[in-house]
Amino acid sequence: MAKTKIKFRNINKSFGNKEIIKDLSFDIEEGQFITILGSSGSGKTTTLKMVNRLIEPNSGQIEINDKEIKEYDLIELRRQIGYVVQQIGLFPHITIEKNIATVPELLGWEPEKIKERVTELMALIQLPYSEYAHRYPKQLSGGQQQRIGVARALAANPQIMLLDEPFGSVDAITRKELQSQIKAIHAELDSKTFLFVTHDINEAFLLGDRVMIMDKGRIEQYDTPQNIIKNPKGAFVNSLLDTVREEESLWSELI
Ligand SMILES: Nc1ncnc2c1ncn2[C@@H]1O[C@H](COP(=O)(O)OP(=O)(O)OP(=O)(O)O)[C@@H](O)[C@H]1O
Repeated sequence: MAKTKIKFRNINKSFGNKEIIKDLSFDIEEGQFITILGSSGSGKTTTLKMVNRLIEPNSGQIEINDKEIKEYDLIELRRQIGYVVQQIGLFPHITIEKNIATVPELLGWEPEKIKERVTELMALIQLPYSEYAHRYPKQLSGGQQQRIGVARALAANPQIMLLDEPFGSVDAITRKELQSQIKAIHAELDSKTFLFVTHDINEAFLLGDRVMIMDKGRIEQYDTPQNIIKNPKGAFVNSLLDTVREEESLWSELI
């Protein structure tokens, strides 16, 4: 039986007197690619940031590997978790190689081991070491920088990857390429659990083994893309699927 990697139990989170996350409970199995889909302000980022304790819930429990995250040393916890956001945040004054090597260097890895790891990751994201390692971030396109952000997050071999709208700021064609790459990267890596936030329904359904659809701080449906399409639950999920159907009919009208 698959192992539960991340468990949320009755999580509540308010900012001031505004309740943002309401009694949220779910399980994520090890090795799955989970997409979190929802409208703006539905609590997707807040949910993600509670996994690596950038945000603390007001009540409830979060477990990783059956242990409450509060019981881990914070540095030890974050070492197990890679984090990629839309504003990549590469360091502009150091090379791509150094950017990817940031965490391994902090961890005191041997230089040879670091170079080996950087080379391996650059091959994985299809930006070969020989061509790109010694460039600076501004010498790369936005999409390439985003891939470096993914490699940097993977550098210390985390078990969990949190990706918050990582492709939000790139053009549609690059976005498509990045989507197929991230799926391939996940498939190549053994049993890594990915949580990927997006408000793009096509992206969520294309990438997710399971899609978690959120509205107003609650889960509306959490299932495989196939099951959601076959059996959408509730008004919000139906209205999301309608937007795709409307786009399809617009296209067919135009042809
Ligand atoms: N630090 C904070 N202080 C106060 N309010 C916050 C804070 N962080 C988030 N919020 C509020 O919580 C709500 C949910 O925010 P969150 O970023 O989780 O939404 P989201 O679903 O990721 O939205 P988006 O797709 O727009 O990024 C929003 O109304 C936001 O304004």
